[in-house]
Amino acid sequence: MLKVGLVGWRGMVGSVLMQRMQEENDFAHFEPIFFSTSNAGGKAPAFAGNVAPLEDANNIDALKKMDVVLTCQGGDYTSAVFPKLREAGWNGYWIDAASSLRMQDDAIIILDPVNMNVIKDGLSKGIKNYVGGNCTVSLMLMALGGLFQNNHVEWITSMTYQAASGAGAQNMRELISQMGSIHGAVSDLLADPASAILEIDRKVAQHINSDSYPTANFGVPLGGSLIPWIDKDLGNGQSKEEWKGGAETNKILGKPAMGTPGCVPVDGLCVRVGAMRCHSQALTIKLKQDIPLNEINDMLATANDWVKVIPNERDASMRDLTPAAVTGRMHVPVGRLRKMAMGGDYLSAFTVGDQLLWGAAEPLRRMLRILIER
Ligand SMILES: NC(=O)C1=CN([C@@H]2O[C@H](COP(=O)(O)OP(=O)(O)OC[C@H]3O[C@@H](n4cnc5c(N)ncnc54)[C@H](OP(=O)(O)O)[C@@H]3O)[C@@H](O)[C@H]2O)C=CC1
Ligand SMILES: N[C@@H](CC(=O)OP(=O)(O)O)C(=O)O
Repeated sequence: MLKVGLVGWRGMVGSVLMQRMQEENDFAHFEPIFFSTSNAGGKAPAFAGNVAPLEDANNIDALKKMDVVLTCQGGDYTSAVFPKLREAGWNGYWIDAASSLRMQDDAIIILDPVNMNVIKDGLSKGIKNYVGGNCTVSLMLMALGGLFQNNHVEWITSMTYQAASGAGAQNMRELISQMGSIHGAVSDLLADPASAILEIDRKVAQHINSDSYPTANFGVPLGGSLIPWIDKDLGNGQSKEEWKGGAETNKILGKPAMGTPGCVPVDGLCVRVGAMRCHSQALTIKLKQDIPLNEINDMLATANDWVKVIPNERDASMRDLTPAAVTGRMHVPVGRLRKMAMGGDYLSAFTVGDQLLWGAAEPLRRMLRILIER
């Protein structure tokens, strides 16, 4: 059995991964060794069976004994430990949720329902580093896999509505605190059916912009507002989250790099909204040719086992195509499919996905199974 070192298993992404591994009985197929950056020698979690105490996640000698290291600990950990481990001669497989290694030549971005061919090619070439993609990119590709498989996409713009979870656990808590504090600021007026809505609105606006509104993590209000910037400022008008759309999509699909001949241009605007853990995106897709909508629906629906085409109707869209409906679920709905006013080769789409499942934990879990089943 492969010896698998698990790092970052108690964080938010790691906890979702552990939950999925239990649901899929993964622990029966490898020997888990749990690591910690803060509690070496402590008790390992009980769910994986009778396991040894926690190992020190910064101990290169302990990590070197692993066939596979799977980490959800974050980019700082990867940057600090991964080079040392490789320099120490370790030749095992490194599976990672963090973005640090994604664009390196010796790393594959993993999303097997979309790029199993790229993963298999990497394995046969002896590549040892397998990194989960950016959540928004992975969810877009899970939804639109059918159009890419059939090589119908000329370019895409994506306008995103990204959940608080993408910023981390503390940010999710802050969003809830913000919502609660808005309610608290006007609860007396809300309780009075005769109160004036403009008075409520004035008080809410004042509260959101006051020092008593909790913004320590986001820096600005999210509840009752939105944040039209995610990740670093690249200095050219684009955010790093927006850059990932083009860079990672092309790498995942095994296409030429974004900006070079043969790539599929992907660009757009990334926005944080007050959803908890589902990212949504509105897409404009330029097709290479005018394809009938029923053919597009079939192509999308049959591309993988998780995509679900939602009829472009009011009730179905409002019921099935929302963060509230999709949270904690494995399926990735795509809907609002229609040809746009610009012409038959312009397609609109809207998709929603749980960014902690397909957006983070699931591709890692499945990569481990691919290694186990080789
Ligand atoms: N959040 C997201 O949407 C996505 C995140 N990622 C990547 O995954 C990395 C980890 O993200 P995320 O899971 O959100 O990070 P967390 O902050 O939830 O967890 C990271 C680590 O923090 C330590 N920790 C300290 N205090 C606590 C606590 N109270 N509860 C749980 N863990 C604690 C744990 O390490 P220890 O046990 O060693 O103390 C844990 O493994 C990110 O840095 C990013 O690179 C990737 C895709 C999406
Ligand atoms: N940046 C994403 C979450 C994330 O962790 O992305 P990445 O894995 O590319 O750093 C978001 O804020 O929604």
